[in-house]
Amino acid sequence: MALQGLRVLELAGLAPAPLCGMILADHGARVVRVERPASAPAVQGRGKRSLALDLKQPRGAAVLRRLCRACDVLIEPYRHGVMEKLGLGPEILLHENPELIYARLTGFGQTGTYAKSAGHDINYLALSGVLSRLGRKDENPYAPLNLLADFAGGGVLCTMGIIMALYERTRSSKGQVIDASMVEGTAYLSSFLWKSGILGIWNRPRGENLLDSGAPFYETYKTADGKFMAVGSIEPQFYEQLIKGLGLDSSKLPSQFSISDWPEMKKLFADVFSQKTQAEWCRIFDGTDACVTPVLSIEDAASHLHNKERGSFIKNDQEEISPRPSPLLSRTPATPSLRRDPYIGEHTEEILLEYGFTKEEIAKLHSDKVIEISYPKAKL
Ligand SMILES: C[C@H](CCC[C@H](C)C(=O)SCCNC(=O)CCNC(=O)[C@H](O)C(C)(C)COP(=O)(O)OP(=O)(O)OC[C@H]1O[C@@H](n2cnc3c(N)ncnc32)[C@H](O)[C@@H]1OP(=O)(O)O)[C@H]1CC[C@H]2[C@@H]3[C@H](O)C[C@@H]4C[C@H](O)CC[C@]4(C)[C@H]3C[C@H](O)[C@]12C
Repeated sequence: MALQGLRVLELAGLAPAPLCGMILADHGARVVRVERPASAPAVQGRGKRSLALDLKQPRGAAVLRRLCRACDVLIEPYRHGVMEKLGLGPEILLHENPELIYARLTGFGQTGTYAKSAGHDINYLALSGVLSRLGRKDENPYAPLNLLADFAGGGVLCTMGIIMALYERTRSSKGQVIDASMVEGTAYLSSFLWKSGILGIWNRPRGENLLDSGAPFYETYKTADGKFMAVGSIEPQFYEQLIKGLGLDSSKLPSQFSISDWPEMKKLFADVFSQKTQAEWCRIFDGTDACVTPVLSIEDAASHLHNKERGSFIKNDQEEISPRPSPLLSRTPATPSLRRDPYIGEHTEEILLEYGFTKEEIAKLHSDKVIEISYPKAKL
């Protein structure tokens, strides 16, 4: 795999950092998740090993420093200043390992008025300006779960920063600090909002534009069985196929881009879609260029024919279904672990031995509660 053997330490965070670590693990990196002893079980732990280490104890911080001297990437998900307080700031760790990629994944970044403030996805999305464009006409802006800031602008862009720094290191043999701010990451991936002004597709109030639920041909519609169809027939040649599939006569309808007629067109489309089940609409639109697809539930997506044909979802040894890594690399594809996520501290001993700690050192750290060792529950 592309990242085979890369050594990564992921300090336990809430959502963005675990995704970053999982992407690296899926592509072959040896990711160690450093957890607070007796903390809540993590999610997105696929392919990782768990080390339970109390960083608040000086000897715990010393253990992490020693691990960082022998690893390629450190991912830290805490607000600005926490690592410095622990004596684990970039100056120290990069001095001891000049090749270290020190990724700092935060909401507001390492500087600025909010740098030390708590926050969550919705706060970062709001500060980026993007949240102001999300939501239907006459409704409050709404955050699409915690996908845009936490994961897209946070976990994914931080991963991209790590890969770029690793690539640069092949030339310079030097590491560096990555300041991954979710506010900036969200804005950056949404550059289209800023750079598409000349297209005139955002110049109306929220919820009245082409792509923000204003247009009848870029919308979801309820079907007779209470499910939904997604319509994205933007181009005239695709729109014509939508009209045909709906059994309407375009010569008797307003022009597609007659914005003042969009509300009425929406009502007409909603009425037509409500007359058939989702399966019936799929039989009409599947295989056409009408850009009409079923809105699949999280549970149903894995079993949809197209997704099954591509193996887009995988099942682990606990029968848990989750998305397969993407994108697919032709020669060195990711082969994600199908084992369950690790228990907290499940691999503490194994990891410390691997990084050169002696059994006596480990026993002392354990008896002094600097580390926690937990063994998988035996299967009865
Ligand atoms: C599933 C829910 C989360 C959904 C995603 C959510 C929508 C997000 O947006 S996540 C993104 C959050 N933001 C960031 O990641 C940006 C950067 N990080 C931060 O800004 C902050 O970390 C923070 C604001 C997220 C949290 O601030 P906090 O003060 O808690 O922490 P920090 O200031 O960063 O300092 C860390 C301190 O921890 C010490 N530390 C770290 N590692 C160790 C270690 N190994 N050993 C010892 N000590 C360690 C470090 O020294 C710092 O100490 P100091 O503060 O003294 O300096 C989930 C959201 C909420 C969850 C629920 C909640 O937590 C309550 C329950 C808890 C229970 O345990 C489990 C069930 C919960 C219901 C829990 C369930 C889910 O996880 C949540 C709902």
